[in-house]
Amino acid sequence: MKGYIVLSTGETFEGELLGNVEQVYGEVVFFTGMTGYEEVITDPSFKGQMVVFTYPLIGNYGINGIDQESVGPQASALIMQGCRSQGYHYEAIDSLKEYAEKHSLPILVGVDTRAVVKRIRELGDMGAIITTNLDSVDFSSKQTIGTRDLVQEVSTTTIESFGDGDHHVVMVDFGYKKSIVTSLMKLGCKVTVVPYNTDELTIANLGPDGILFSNGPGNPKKLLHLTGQIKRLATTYPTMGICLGHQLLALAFGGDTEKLRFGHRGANQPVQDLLTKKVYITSQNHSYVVTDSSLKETGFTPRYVNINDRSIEGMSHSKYPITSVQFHPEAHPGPSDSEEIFLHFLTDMSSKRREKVYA
Ligand SMILES: NC(=O)CC[C@H](N)C(=O)O
Repeated sequence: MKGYIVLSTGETFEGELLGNVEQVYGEVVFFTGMTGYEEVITDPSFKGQMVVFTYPLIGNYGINGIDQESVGPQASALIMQGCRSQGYHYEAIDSLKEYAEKHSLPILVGVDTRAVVKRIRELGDMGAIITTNLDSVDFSSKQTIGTRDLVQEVSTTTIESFGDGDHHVVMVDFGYKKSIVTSLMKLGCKVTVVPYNTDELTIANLGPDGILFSNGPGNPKKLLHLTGQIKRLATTYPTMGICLGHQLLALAFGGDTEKLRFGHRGANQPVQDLLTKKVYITSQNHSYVVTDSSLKETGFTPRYVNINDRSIEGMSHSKYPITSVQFHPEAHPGPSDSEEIFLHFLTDMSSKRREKVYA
């Protein structure tokens, strides 16, 4: 069926709509990786977002079920140039089209994605509506992404443990990716995932060796009510923050965050470790960044920086053993060369430094 994406500026782009959905609202963002659509669709950080793929050929290796980052689709819709009808891979269990139909995931195909992305780059990530009926488009009556409690929509409601390694990590779940658990288990950790609003006493009673604040969707400032507890936990246990978790750590210590005009979403964002000068090619998915000048009184200093736009990609703390990264060391999708950053957290969980700080 013919479908359209209407940007909040009123500009309209045409395509064919798959997924048995007539209309959907979301924030339109773009992803620059050539592969990794299965991980993108199922990454809870994309909740409420409509993802434009800049690579023109999507779906060519199908859906295998193994690369899902959560239980099912999280993105509101996908926009692409070409979508293959069949998945040409021995592990494929569905084509992307079949998957979209099964899960009522709207995919707008045949779109001039280059034109859409150029508009996003000029004007920024913005609200948009995908529809089969242009007469029904009404931005005023839509529930905007800003009013939704996206973290509550994706966070677990139960406490669950994975693995039985020596280091016990309690991961506060703002919308975690499965690959974070996999990376930590590979390094010998037991991971207990807890709902994002779990109180600190419950967390303490789990006996953590370290706390991980996970990635997740939306504006970090929607969670300001949790920053007191986040700071207490981060000054009590060795801590790691990934993406939203990193932004929340900055806010908890008195720093600030701001929205980029258009986010970093892709698998080839170059990041430099300012300490070792090493450059990692990283996997990213975020709209917000920590504001450099806001860190002065926080005890944090930038440790990693984005080579393209010099934005902060990670911090270290002068007193507390905190590993905080804006990018995704667990990768999926994308290169895993920065996976070694989990080792900083592991070292903190077992090191003398920890004993000195908390003595
Ligand atoms: N992947 C993430 O955790 C994203 C963090 C936050 N929602 C942002 O867009 O900046």
